[in-house]
Amino acid sequence: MSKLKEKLMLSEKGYSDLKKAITACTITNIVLLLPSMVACLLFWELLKPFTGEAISWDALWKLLGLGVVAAILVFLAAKNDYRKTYIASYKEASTTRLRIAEHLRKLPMSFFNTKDLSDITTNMMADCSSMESMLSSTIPPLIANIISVTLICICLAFFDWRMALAIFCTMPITFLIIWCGRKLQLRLFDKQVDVKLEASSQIQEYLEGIKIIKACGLGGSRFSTLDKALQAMRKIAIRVELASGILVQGASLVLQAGLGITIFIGTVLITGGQIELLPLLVLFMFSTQIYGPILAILSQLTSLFHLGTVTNRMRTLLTTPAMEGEDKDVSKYDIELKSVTFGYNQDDVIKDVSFSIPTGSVTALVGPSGSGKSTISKLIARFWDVRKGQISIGGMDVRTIEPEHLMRCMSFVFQDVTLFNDTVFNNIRVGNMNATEEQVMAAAKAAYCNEFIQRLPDGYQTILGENGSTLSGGERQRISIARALLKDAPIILLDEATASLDPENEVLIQRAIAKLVEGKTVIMIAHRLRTVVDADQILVLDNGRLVEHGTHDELMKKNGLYHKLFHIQQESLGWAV
Ligand SMILES: Nc1ncnc2c1ncn2[C@@H]1O[C@H](COP(=O)(O)OP(=O)(O)OP(=O)(O)O)[C@@H](O)[C@H]1O
Repeated sequence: MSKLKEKLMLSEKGYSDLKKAITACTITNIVLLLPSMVACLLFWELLKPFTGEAISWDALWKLLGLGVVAAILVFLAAKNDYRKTYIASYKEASTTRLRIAEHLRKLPMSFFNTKDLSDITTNMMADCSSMESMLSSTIPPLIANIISVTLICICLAFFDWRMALAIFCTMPITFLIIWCGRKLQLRLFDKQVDVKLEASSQIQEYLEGIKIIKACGLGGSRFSTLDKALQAMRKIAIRVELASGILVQGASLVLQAGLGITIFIGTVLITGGQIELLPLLVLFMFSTQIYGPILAILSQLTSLFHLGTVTNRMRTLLTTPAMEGEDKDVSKYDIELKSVTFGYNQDDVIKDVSFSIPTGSVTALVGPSGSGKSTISKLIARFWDVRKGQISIGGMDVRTIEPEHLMRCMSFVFQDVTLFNDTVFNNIRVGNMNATEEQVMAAAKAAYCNEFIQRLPDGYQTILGENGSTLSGGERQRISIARALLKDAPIILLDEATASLDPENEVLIQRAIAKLVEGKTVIMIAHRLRTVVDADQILVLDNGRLVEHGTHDELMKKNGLYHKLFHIQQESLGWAV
């Protein structure tokens, strides 16, 4: 049983609930035998005239009473069984989904680099649902059926071992058939999981790219790719059903051949005078009922074979090591990079970079596209851990600080702002979940959001829709600045937020940023060099290396890459289309 706990990755509560569910199912199965036993006894009583005995009406009334009691017991047992299996399994699946969500939060970004979003969604939804149905409709009934069939087998053996042998003689062959088909089923099921993943990733891509599909007239070709993925899903689903159908039906045929053997042995025994007619008829009646639970075991076993495929993916996710660190509070905010090297894959994109950023200063990261500016800011925030070298904040290696503690001292303003499908108010409060209404409003005003929020249908209570699709680029960025203002973190990471905005929005955002960075340690990634001329230091990156650093004036005098980039941009400012 504890192996099952490990295999299903159950919580302590889930494991104890599973044991209770198995007990409840077993009780239901045993109680369910009562009506059959009453029916057999009734049958026996009604057949008495054929053996020259008289029917006892007293016994018939008693059996009727027993039947009513059996029906009540069946109802109570089934109710208890439902509560213990279904409700407990829904609770456990929801606990597992939360466990996955909680764990995902702690994983390094490198994990998301290698995993498809639809894969993780499948983990959280489909795999947890499969686990839910294993916990409710497969494992407890399977174990309960095994227990009750064994009990019946023992009772029958006491009653007449020869007939018991006849009833169960085909059972080993049926299990052998299911066991031999296991490999084929597993192979098909693994394939089905891959095909389903491919289809869900195609659907996601189709929906996400719907704008581009319309704009570029890609409807036909994209649709046929999606169509192929869905057709593949249909084909494999039919093959999986066909394989398990053939196996279970084949096994069930063999099993029910036992009925013929039972009748044959019964006839032999009665003609040899070795069994009475009434017990024989009752045994015949019982044997027709015993195959039901055995058939249920067969189909539950085939579902159980898939358990590995379902749980292996969940296990991979839940056992991926989280980023570790101590709950240290950062109290000094100077940043230092010592010989830092890093790569997302095998190739290094940051190569032996060293620099330091004093507390309260403004540092600009500049350089050609792909030179590694964003990567450096993400390494400082410990979205990834460095490959070689060290990054420290306030003298502490960031790898020794628990990521959520580290995040408390940093605010981000990125170009791609993520907004949640929630109210504007709650979207701003993301910056500080303990902020009061007044503080949220004050941050919104300081970030020049108040005016456009008041124009929304329900003001601060307007729901923004998925990823704030109803707001303009400038409005989204001002909300992200309001969040950062509310967080009031001592270190600010800015990915040039005004890169693609109209002049009016740009002025508002520059003013909001000016308020945000007052007295803070600021690292800004700048694409337009005229925005960094006042920075305390400018770090120039090229192909992952730090090639120049200094103030604007110093770098202009050096006549190097910065000087060249600055002049190219100045010239382009004069261009007109
Ligand atoms: N998640 C990722 N996985 C793999 N490679 C990545 C990833 N993010 C960035 N890179 C690669 O790392 C290199 C540096 O990228 P980075 O985004 O840091 O450059 P950047 O200077 O900020 O570029 P830009 O100015 O265009 O935003 C690039 O070659 C890029 O293709």
